Amino acid sequence: MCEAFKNNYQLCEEIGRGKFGTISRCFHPISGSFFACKTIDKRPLTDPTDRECLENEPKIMTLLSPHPNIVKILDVFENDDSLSMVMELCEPFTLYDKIVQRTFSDGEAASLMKQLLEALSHCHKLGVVHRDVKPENLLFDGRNNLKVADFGSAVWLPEGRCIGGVVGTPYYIAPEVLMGREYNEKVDVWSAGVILYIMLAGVPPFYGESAAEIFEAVLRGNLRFPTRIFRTVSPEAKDLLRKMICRDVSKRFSADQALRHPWIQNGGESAEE
Ligand SMILES: Nc1ncnc2c1ncn2[C@@H]1O[C@H](COP(=O)(O)OP(=O)(O)OP(=O)(O)O)[C@@H](O)[C@H]1O
Repeated sequence: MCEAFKNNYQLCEEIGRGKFGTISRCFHPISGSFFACKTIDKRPLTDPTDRECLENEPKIMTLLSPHPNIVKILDVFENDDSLSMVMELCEPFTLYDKIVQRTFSDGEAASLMKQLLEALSHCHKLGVVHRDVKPENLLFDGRNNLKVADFGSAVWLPEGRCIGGVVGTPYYIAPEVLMGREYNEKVDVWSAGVILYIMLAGVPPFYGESAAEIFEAVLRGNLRFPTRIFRTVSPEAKDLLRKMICRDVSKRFSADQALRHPWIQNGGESAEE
């Protein structure tokens, strides 16, 4: 941990752990406020791609801050051994904790999806692709506002450019990523569509017992709305799902198009209601 960090903050208890980082609560005596601090030990990271992601995360978060639906970064401290990012402190649960408990009404799902799409639209306008949009990376502040976190896999793509490389999490990964093709920011819209499906149905659209089976299901890409599960879901919600979880990237909605969809605009209410 850098001396400069210790001069400004007091490290408190651990609140989360990821592949590379440890997230702790920290106290800033000057402001009397608590923040979250993600600390990454750089020493075991010998792979150049891992190193690059590590360097990118604070840069990308700084580029995106401030946005009401993206975790704000406030300070970065770095030395040869470690990197520490001080961020706004979110609640101790993620969207994952909520979706394993229950399904969401159209209204609740539309409100959360709108916030996620606002964040993605902001990222995509600035050329940032998150590449790991999943419920575990969606946090909440004390007012229940959704906050996109973990830009550890994000990349900056100049306008109109594509990128390669398999990055993402099985249930949420877009088929073009799995096929090893070049891809663009629309991979985030696919993942957001999968999240919307799970919020409404309580089950993922592409299921398998192992990562390999999930990948096969994603590649087959048969989007189904079983009547038993989707009985209570509006046709407008299904229409948006088809446009977000669309295999043809050129036809798949952008985050902005999804934001303009009537289901999002009407807060999950059907037009005739
Ligand atoms: N700003 C924050 N406020 C509160 N909790 C947080 C914050 N950031 C992260 N966490 C907690 O720490 C966990 C891990 O954070 P994060 O996903 O950023 O770490 P990571 O090392 O990048 O993980 P991954 O293995 O997914 O790449 C989150 O799921 C969350 O529970």
